[in-house]
Amino acid sequence: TYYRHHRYVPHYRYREPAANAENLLPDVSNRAPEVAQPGVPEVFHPAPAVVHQIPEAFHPVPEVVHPAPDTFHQYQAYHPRAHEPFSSSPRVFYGVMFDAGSTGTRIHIYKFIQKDPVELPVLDNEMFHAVKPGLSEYRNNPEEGGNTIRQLLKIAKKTVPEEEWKRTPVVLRATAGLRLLPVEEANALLNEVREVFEESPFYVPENCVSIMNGADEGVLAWVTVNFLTGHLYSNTRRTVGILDLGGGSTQITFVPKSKKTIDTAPPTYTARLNMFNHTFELYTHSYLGNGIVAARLATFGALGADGLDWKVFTSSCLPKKFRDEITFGGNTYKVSGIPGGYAGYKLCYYEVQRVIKDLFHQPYEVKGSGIFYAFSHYYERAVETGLVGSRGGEVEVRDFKKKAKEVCNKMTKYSAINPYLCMDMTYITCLLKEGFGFKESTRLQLAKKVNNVETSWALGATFDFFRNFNIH
Ligand SMILES: O=c1ccn([C@@H]2O[C@H](COP(=O)(O)OP(=O)(O)O)[C@@H](O)[C@H]2O)c(=O)[nH]1
Repeated sequence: TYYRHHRYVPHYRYREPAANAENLLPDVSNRAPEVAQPGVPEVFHPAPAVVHQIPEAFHPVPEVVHPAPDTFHQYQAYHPRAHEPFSSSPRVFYGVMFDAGSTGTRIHIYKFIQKDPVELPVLDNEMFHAVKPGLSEYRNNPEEGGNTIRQLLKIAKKTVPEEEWKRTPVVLRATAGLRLLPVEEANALLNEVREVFEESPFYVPENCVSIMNGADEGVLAWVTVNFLTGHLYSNTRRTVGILDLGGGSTQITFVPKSKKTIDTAPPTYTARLNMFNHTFELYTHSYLGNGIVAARLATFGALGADGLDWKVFTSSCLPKKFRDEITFGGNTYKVSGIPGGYAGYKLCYYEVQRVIKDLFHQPYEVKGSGIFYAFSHYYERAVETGLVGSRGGEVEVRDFKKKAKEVCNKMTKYSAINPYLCMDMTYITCLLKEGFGFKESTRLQLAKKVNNVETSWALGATFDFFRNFNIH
């Protein structure tokens, strides 16, 4: 759990959005992103170096210029005072997005500034806070799960000025954790969240609480990253791919250079979205059950097993004498290394291979010259193993492999940091190479934040809430 609050910076500190929005955005020709150091208490941050200009598609004023389905509802949520005469002072508005993940629940509070009705609003800053465990761990006690949302709403109340509460939408989207639960249990949790929202002073839109589908999860993370890196404004239409590794699922999304990639992909592995008066055609897929925690359990052969009370699942990916209990999806699994047995990279690789085998579609083209932004558990494991510093950085797929070997063969040293490092690094190596089919030389940009904003689907989902991208 960590807590960050970006300093409130008065409006005049911000650069004027220029006619050429590209000038406002960083030069992102694959350089290392500016990511904040996780865990470092943030006291004062300098004003963001860039103003995040919201894509044209969100322009709230000339509604007819950007017609989108369901615009009336969204328009109201986005610009609730549209009927009032426009004052000369900049208008500030907020959006609150909850990410109900399998391993934790997070709140993102975005502050936007609308300078005047004909200019695009800009993303001013984000307040982020996370709690553990995820909602799915409360499958037998939804009320208790609702309390985690209540706790996070307190932060929203502290962050959003009181006069803005009633027009600030609160939205929760759940991912793999709830997707993996029986539908009645997931619904009981979602209903509880809706009730908690209703008793809050915020604007509670229809469809404010739902399970997001995997395709949207990948596409919206792609929107976030390409927005924050400035690629959505680029005339070159060059974009970056994304790799997201959650606890329960993993996503890959990119714009293929070759039409054959789309033509040869299974129909559910492609998506279109409309933004900037432009249709992006994406290759995207979410593999449910291939997030890092679900993959650990699959490596043990523990997923779906019975006799959880007495069985101990073993693996050569763990230090020989290590014993633990893993709680995931409301079940607890006893696991251990192989006492007196073998441990190490090769054996571990054989084990994790079983989790990947035949499950993955390898896109015709994942190689190219493009770069992939990899975040969530890719970033976390890379930092823990010292592959990159906490500010992130660029690595190649082969660096994950090299590090995995080192970690597994020096198990004692690295298990002090995280006893699952050998298993996780080996899984990541296998996922990248044999799952997605990346070359060893594929470049990965590891990041937690870009320009001080979390790299997650949450920002893309907030944009999608305000202006429907019509992802299909
Ligand atoms: O804004 C965010 C959202 C997620 N995460 C991290 O990304 C991982 C995502 O895991 P999650 O439980 O959401 O996975 P899912 O349920 O989507 O598979 C976790 O380690 C989070 O701490 C993060 O750092 N910032």
